[in-house]
Amino acid sequence: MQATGLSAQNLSVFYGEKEAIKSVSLEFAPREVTALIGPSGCGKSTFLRSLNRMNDTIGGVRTKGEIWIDGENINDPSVDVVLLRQKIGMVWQRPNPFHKSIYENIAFGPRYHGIRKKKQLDEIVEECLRKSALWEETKDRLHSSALALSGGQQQRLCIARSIAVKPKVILMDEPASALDPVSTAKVEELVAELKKDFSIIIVTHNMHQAARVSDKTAFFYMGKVVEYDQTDKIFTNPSEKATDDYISGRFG
Ligand SMILES: Nc1ncnc2c1ncn2[C@@H]1O[C@H](COP(=O)(O)OP(=O)(O)OP(=O)(O)O)[C@@H](O)[C@H]1O
Repeated sequence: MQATGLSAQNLSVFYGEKEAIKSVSLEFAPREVTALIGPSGCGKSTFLRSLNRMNDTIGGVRTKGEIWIDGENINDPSVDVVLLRQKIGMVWQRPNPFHKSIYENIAFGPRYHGIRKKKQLDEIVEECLRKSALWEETKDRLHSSALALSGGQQQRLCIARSIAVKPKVILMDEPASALDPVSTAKVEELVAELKKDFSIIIVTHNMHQAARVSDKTAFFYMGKVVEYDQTDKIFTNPSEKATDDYISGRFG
C-alpha cells in the first residue's frame, strides 16, 4: 500500500536471528512532531534508523516490510541513498559536527548537492543558523572550528546542518540527552519552531520532553507499537494498560 508522506508498513527488522522490530506500521503527518517512547531495548532507535536506511551501515541487518515516502519504497534497490538522506535527515544523540568551520558544516551538504555560488551558500548558512537560533552567537566566528562551540551549540549546529539540504523529515535520536537543562530547553524550542517547515520524529526517554514537544506519541514495547495516538491522549488517558504503566513510571 502506498501512502503520501512517510509511513512504515508491516516493518520488521532483524539483527541476525533476532527480530528487533516486529511488523510495525506507522504513518507520519507533515509538519508534526512524533515522539517515540518506550523502555530501553524496545527498538526505538532501530525503527528510527530504518526510516532513512541508516541500518544499512550495520552488518547483518535484514529488513522486511515497506517504508514509503512520496510514493517511493525507500528499500527499493533503485533508491539513491544519498538523496534519501537528503529528504530524511538525522540528528544523533551526541553532537557530531564535522571537523571543519561552522560555515563549512552547513555549506557542505548544499555544495555536495550542486550549489556552488558563494552568495547563495552565504545565504543558506545565515538562514540555517537563524532558524537554529545560533546566528547571533556565531555570526562573528563563522570560519572558526565548529569544535570550539559548546555541546549545546554543537547540537544546534548539527540541526542547522540537517536543515541546510531542505529535508522533509528530520529524525532525532535523543538529541538532548547529552545536554545540560538550558541547552535542552533550547533544542526543545527549536523543535517547536522547526515543525512549521518539517516533520520531526524524535526518540526520547524523557516523558516530560515527549509531552512538551510532540503532537503524536508512539509507545514501543518489545519491538512492537503498543499504542500510537495524540500526545495529550497518551499522557492523560492512554487506551492500553502497558502505556499507562510505562508513563507512570511503573516499569522501564
Ligand atoms: N547493532 C546491533 N546488533 C545486534 N543487536 C542490536 C544492535 N542494535 C540494537 N540491537 C538490539 O535490538 C534491540 C532494540 O535496540 P534499540 O537500540 O533499537 O532499542 P532502543 O529502544 O532504542 O533502546 P535505548 O532506549 O536503550 O536506546 C535490543 O535488543 C538491542 O540489543
